[in-house]
Amino acid sequence: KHHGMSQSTLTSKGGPGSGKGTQCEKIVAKYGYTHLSSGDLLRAEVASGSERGKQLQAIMQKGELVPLDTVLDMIKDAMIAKADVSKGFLIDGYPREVKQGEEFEKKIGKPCLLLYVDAKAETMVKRLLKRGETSGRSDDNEETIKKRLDLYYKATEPVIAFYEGRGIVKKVDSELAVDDVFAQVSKAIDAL
Ligand SMILES: Cc1cn([C@H]2C[C@H](O)[C@@H](COP(=O)(O)OP(=O)(O)OP(=O)(O)O)O2)c(=O)[nH]c1=O
Ligand SMILES: Nc1nc2c(ncn2[C@@H]2O[C@H](COP(=O)(O)OP(=O)(O)O)[C@@H](O)[C@H]2O)c(=O)[nH]1
Ligand SMILES: [Mg+2]
Repeated sequence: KHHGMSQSTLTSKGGPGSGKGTQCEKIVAKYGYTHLSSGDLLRAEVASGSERGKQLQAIMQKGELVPLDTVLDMIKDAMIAKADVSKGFLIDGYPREVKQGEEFEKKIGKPCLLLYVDAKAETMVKRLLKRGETSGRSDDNEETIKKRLDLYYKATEPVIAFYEGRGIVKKVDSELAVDDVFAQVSKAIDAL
């Protein structure tokens, strides 16, 4: 714990299109946490047109993961910028790999809750293809979705097992309607 922020840090995990972003928005509205979406931070860097943004864009378009230090530094900067005014942080879709989680704990702190937003692969694909009709995201296409799913099962799912050992994982069934998923989410947060 280096910034006094660890006690109130929540994270969400789950495959691409499982509904992390959707649930995080609702958590912010109800509980007032500061939402940090690492994906959004990365996309903002891409949109800035910087040299680094161009490199990130190429990686994300392939469905691969950007170097873990890049993401960690972005999250850390965003947390420091809001540390005084925030009652807590909600970090969306992070960490993506066990090593990234270990680095986060060394530099920032331990999360107190990991929301595991669980949906079937076919559900996620369906949602992402639908989202792709309007999202403008270069990674919401059939080919990249397949790679993201493979990478999710290979690199990201082990992160959940890592935190299960800590007893902070709360799994919610994301096959339901958004509000029914949120009822499960609220229960988990109220129990903190
Ligand atoms: C959080 C994170 C994202 N990324 C990349 C992977 C994705 O291409 C991109 C967008 O991330 P997200 O915005 O988290 O994408 P998402 O909400 O659709 O979730 P998912 O990828 O599970 O669908 O950022 C990393 O490379 N490292 C990270 O630590
Ligand atoms: N039916 C249904 N659709 C959802 C639910 N959550 C998200 N979606 C839709 O699925 C797509 C992906 O959701 P998003 O929150 O972006 O997922 P993320 O990739 O995990 O951040 C969006 O277009 C949502 O509208 C849910 O609980 N039920
Ligand atoms: Mg998202």
